Amino acid sequence: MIESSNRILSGYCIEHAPSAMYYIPNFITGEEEAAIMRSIPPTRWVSLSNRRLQALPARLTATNTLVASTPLPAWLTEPVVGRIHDLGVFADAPHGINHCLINEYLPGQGIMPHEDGPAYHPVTATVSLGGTTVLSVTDKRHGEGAEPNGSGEVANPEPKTYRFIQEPRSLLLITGAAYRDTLHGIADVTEDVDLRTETVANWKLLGDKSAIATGGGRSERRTRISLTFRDVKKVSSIGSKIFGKAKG
Ligand SMILES: O=C(O)CCC(=O)C(=O)O
Ligand SMILES: [Fe+2]
Repeated sequence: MIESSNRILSGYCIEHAPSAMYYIPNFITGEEEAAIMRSIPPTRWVSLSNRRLQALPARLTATNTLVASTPLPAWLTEPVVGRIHDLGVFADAPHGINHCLINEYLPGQGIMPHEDGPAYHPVTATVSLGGTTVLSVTDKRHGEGAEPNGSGEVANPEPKTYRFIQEPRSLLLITGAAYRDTLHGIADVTEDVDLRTETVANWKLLGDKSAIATGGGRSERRTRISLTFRDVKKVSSIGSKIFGKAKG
């Protein structure tokens, strides 16, 4: 990460969260949000039981390889991917952002706790569109070596779960140890409750906490689309050769 970018990013570092996570509210404008939502191909969705998703430019193969005949589409690269690269978080990544998973959640839908895993360089950049949600992050190493320490206390007690509000148009970055050592998920509820400075890790960084605060710490779920940008480590150019567009 180059130093000037580091300085920009440090203002958005989420304190009291696994190291290192960043939250930037209003990372894109309302017009940019609307343009992206209009550009998402309506025919590429794959429906799962609790959400629908699509992968661009392609789904990974069984060996976690990206085989694609085209790069990410222009409506994602301009302005979003370029703006994320400008932050410097992908400076150490082998290719830079080459993949985007698009998830759509209706009110009451979520995603089970999981890790994004070793197929990707350990940085996930999530841009949220439409509705507000709450991401839960838990240290997955909990329980390892959880033995009484002699005084009857458990050395590695109950894992702490951190909650992060993701507002529409925001960017959330999960990097380093936070990427490798935690599980993240979204509860399948129609409303998030008890949202306040003590229970939300990124409360101070929110763009608009007034609506939640005046609403008694509640946030109703609306349809939300997330764009998760990553660098897939294994890339094959076979796709471009098959389609006759080999560029090496
Ligand atoms: O929708 C989100 O913010 C999280 C999505 C996610 O965890 C994933 O795509 O791996
Ligand atoms: Fe994930």
